[in-house]
Amino acid sequence: MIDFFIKVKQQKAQNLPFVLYRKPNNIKLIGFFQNNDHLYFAENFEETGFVFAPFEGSQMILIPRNQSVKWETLITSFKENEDSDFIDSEDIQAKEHFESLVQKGIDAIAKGTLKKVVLSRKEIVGLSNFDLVSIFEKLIQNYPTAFCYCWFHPKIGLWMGATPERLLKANTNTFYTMSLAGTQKLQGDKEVVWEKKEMEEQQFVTDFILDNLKELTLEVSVSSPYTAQAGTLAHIKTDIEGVINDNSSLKEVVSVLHPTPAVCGLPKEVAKNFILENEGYDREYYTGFLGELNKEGFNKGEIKSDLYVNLRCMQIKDNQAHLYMGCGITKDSIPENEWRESVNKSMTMKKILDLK
Ligand SMILES: C=C(O[C@H]1C=CC=C(C(=O)O)[C@@H]1O)C(=O)O
Repeated sequence: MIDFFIKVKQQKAQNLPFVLYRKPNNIKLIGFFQNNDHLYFAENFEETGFVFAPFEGSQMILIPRNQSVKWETLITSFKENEDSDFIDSEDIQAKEHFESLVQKGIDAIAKGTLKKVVLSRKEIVGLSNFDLVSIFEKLIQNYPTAFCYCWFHPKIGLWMGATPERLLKANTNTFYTMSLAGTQKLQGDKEVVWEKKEMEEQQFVTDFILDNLKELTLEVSVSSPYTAQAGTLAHIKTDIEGVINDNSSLKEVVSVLHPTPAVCGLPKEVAKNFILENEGYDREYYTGFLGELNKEGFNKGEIKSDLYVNLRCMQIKDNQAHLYMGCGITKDSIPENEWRESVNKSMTMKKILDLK
């Protein structure tokens, strides 16, 4: 692990692109270190490497497998989780601004143009010092069930996150995806009970995925919704798996799924336009997706992709962290509760940072 992090520090000092990641419930830490600073793009989903795609637009950045070296190490040191219950001072202006955005969303839903829209905000916090390696170590220690990553490109910037949402796992022609929505803060051992609003919001996501994958897939099986833990939060989750038709491509499946109603809304295009017109900031790579593209499996001829939605993430810029968080809005949303939910989501990153 020490050598691995020395390699990370050298790569960063040389200003060369890299990605470090650890999959959910896994002790393997993987790094792709690009050997030049070129900005490569994945164009047709037939490339091999690590992809990093924005919420909007089609420019998916690729760290190509054949232009990088891959390192792997096992996470051997497990520190005790420092469960610092971070208390934040409330930014009244940001609260009012977000609540009025949520109200706009509720009004649009009441008019019938939308069924669900995911509205988000960005918060900038000052860092007292930022040591990439120690923050990333804290990230992987604190969120063992998340996909944890640190991605850097000198022409784009530095992003980190611990996401609970898988977009798609594909092994040659089989696929797995999930429907994730509804959020509440875990309170010790207290049983998690879901309200109708959250159950309905999550069902929208499941229905959307099933309806839209129908043409491209077969033998689809669906689990019952269940409670899944993500750090100190709980969500409702449904597992969906099946087979991709012989005449359908990975590109088609991803373009149906992204952006899911867990990060965009329904109907997809109306919700996306509402977000672009009303959120008032650029999401960039937040709610985009990232992960392994067309990796060769152990068995001959096996090709695997494993993509995640970029949630509970931040961008580090000039000694500041830009944190991103959003909430699914439906007709029953209450603006103040959505604000509180966004504050809870911001804690995922705040807990691991040394804040000013
Ligand atoms: C958009 C986010 O979360 C999504 C995923 C799970 C639960 C969500 C919710 O309860 O609103 C969101 O749809 C975010 O964390 O920024």
